[in-house]
Amino acid sequence: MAVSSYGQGTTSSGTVRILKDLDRDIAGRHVIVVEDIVDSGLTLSWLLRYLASRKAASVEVVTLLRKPEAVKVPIPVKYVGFDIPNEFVVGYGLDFSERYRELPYVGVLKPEVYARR
Ligand SMILES: O=P(O)(O)OC[C@H]1O[C@H](OP(=O)(O)OP(=O)(O)O)[C@H](O)[C@@H]1O
Ligand SMILES: Nc1nc2[nH]cnc2c(=O)[nH]1
Repeated sequence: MAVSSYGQGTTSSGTVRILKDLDRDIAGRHVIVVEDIVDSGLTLSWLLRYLASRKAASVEVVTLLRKPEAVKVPIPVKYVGFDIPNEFVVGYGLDFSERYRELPYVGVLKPEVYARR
């Protein structure tokens, strides 16, 4: 699946949009969600409910990055690569308004960059 709630900003809109839905039936299947980052938890809280409504037998989450200080909805994450401070990060696939995804490292976006927008 592909979902989005950040769009062009650095805070979640709180509304999750499905950009690409599941293309197979997950009823009775064990599902692992592979995330790049868990921030507020709003995306995953929505997604876990969605996958449950599709009758997954079980759902586990693995994420590269997690921000413990940013959590609004606690999510059970089975595997975490790194817990990081509450700053907006880019690179290694993570974008800011479709920029910086290609950076070969994870970096902190300076507040003056998003203040300019
Ligand atoms: O825990 P949360 O606060 O919900 O944030 C985590 C979500 O944010 C990112 O997606 P994003 O909505 O940024 O996707 P996009 O860059 O395609 O808009 C990331 O891939 C997670 O799914
Ligand atoms: N690029 C990026 N996307 C996010 N989505 C939720 N948190 C973040 C973050 O820190 N950086």
